[in-house]
Amino acid sequence: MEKIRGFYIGRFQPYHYGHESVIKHIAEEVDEIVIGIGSAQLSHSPNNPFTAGERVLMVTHALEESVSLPFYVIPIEDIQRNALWVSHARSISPPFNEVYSSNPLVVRLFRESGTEVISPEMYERENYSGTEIRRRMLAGEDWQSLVPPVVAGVINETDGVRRLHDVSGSD
Ligand SMILES: Nc1ncnc2c1ncn2[C@@H]1O[C@H](COP(=O)(O)OP(=O)(O)OP(=O)(O)O)[C@@H](O)[C@H]1O
Ligand SMILES: NC(=O)c1ccc[n+]([C@@H]2O[C@H](COP(=O)(O)O)[C@@H](O)[C@H]2O)c1
Repeated sequence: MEKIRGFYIGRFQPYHYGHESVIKHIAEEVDEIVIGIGSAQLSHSPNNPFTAGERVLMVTHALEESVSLPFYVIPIEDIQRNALWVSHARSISPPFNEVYSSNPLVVRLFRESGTEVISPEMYERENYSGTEIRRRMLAGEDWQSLVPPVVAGVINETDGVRRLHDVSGSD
């Protein structure tokens, strides 16, 4: 029988427990998971401090601990033409049948291409968002409790909080 592969795309700047709640939901519905690391070309900026490679490590280590299904982590660069983006993403990803996203543009582009899209519930969005985690990093507040320990490990190994300060022009 054909395997059902679910595709979940995000920037993961950084990966957090909100993402993990979505992944656990996806894992109940599919045979394999494809994670797209979006905006792979971006790093070293206030909204996108981490490189694609660092985000691959965060997601891979986090899923090794939380998911027992096969999964694939694929960096995907942005392109200038939204109308071609679905083909672009499909061209570098393992084949997938279902998409999981709450991003309105992603939802529209995939639905227009005839792909089934599921938008999972938000999990405590006021705390579990990349924006809030980066704010806390800059403010010197607790951010570690919002991400799996292995993700905090990747960020600390690469001195990620210091980098975020540097690229944000703060100290
Ligand atoms: N707390 C959450 N619960 C459920 N889904 C979430 C949560 N936070 C983000 N998502 C979803 O995960 C996907 C990837 O999100 P993304 O990597 O941009 O994280 P983000 O926290 O929204 O980041 P940022 O605040 O930097 O924009 C999107 O579909 C987004 O809606
Ligand atoms: N034209 C494009 O390159 C295009 C279109 C739609 C989504 N995307 C990317 O998909 C990702 C969506 O993730 P978020 O839901 O985290 O915003 C982002 O990295 C976004 O840049 C890119």
